Amino acid sequence: MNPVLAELHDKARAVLDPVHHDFFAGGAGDEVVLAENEAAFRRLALLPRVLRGREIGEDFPVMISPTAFHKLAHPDGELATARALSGTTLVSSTASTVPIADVVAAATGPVWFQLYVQPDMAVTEALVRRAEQAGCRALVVTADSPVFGRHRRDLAHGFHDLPPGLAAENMRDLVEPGLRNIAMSPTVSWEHIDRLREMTALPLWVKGILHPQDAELAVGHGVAGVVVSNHGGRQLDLVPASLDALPAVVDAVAGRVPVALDGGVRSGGDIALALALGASAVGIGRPVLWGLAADGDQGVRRVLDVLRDEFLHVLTLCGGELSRDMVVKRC
Ligand SMILES: Cc1cc2nc3c(=O)[nH]c(=O)nc-3n(C[C@H](O)[C@H](O)[C@H](O)COP(=O)(O)O)c2cc1C
Ligand SMILES: CC(C)CC(=O)C(=O)O
Repeated sequence: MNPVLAELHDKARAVLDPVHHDFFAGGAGDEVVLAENEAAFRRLALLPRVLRGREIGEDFPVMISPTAFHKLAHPDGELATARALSGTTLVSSTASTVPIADVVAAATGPVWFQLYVQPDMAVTEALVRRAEQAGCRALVVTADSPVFGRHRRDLAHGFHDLPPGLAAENMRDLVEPGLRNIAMSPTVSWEHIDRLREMTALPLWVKGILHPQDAELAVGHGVAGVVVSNHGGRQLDLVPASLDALPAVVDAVAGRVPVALDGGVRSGGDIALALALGASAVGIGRPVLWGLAADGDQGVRRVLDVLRDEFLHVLTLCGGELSRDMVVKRC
């Protein structure tokens, strides 16, 4: 892990209410997948190419993954995260504690809207219109959550509601006045993806793909991209690390749409490994929350800056290009 990220996590742990720290840090079940997401990177090594004789560009293929309830981390919540982007894309959660229009207005980079499809499609449509009107550039439908994950840390703390004064603001006054809970439903299907495609001209990504056949289905249903993700180990605690699931999805998609990855990315080297295995970009979840809790927008900026600097350094050391033949297992 990049030491700056470790330092920001230490600072966040010191300032956060322990219940909120554990909400952010925790995973589902025994937290096997939570640990595996990071461990998978340590099992791989990069074989750099040398003497390639070229300068590298400044492209930084990183997005901020959608995470809920930023006001639990910092009073400015998602506004602080949005201010820190300087060109990086923020995927803003349905469960944002700031309305999406305000997030976009504060943003210094593109904002995409993460959508939990609501079984009442009138409510889903109202969310989509809200995201469109706010100026979001894409929708990211989270597909790995037919039901809420069971997080033992939250159950042990009895944490199931936001404190008074905080709410999932995007869920306010949809269809009818008042605040709705976010529903998760196993009835959500590819048919909903088709309906969303008819409903909006925004590019539609699907997040939470692990099985190559689902990647194939996603392409068949006309998505603009897929995100290989296990929700940071917060849903099914039986799945592979995101990184280990990536190559088969990349093969199934075969270049037809971009394949992003999130889960366990904690250094510039991790970004390079994911790209070498075929990811077009990576998403960062918890480290952004640690930066936000530690130091608001400055902390988030620091996370992005150290990852950018480290990634470009690793890329230069690798000869400026990354490909699957450069990845080997550590013995
Ligand atoms: C506290 C927390 C809240 C999250 N909330 C959402 C969410 O609202 N929507 C979603 O699609 N994913 C959510 N995720 C999953 C992240 O988008 C992402 O997949 C994951 O955090 C990536 O792993 P990382 O934290 O190891 O970088 C959440 C993750 C965390 C840690
Ligand atoms: C509101 C929650 C369901 C957000 C989430 O996806 C998570 O905590 O992992």
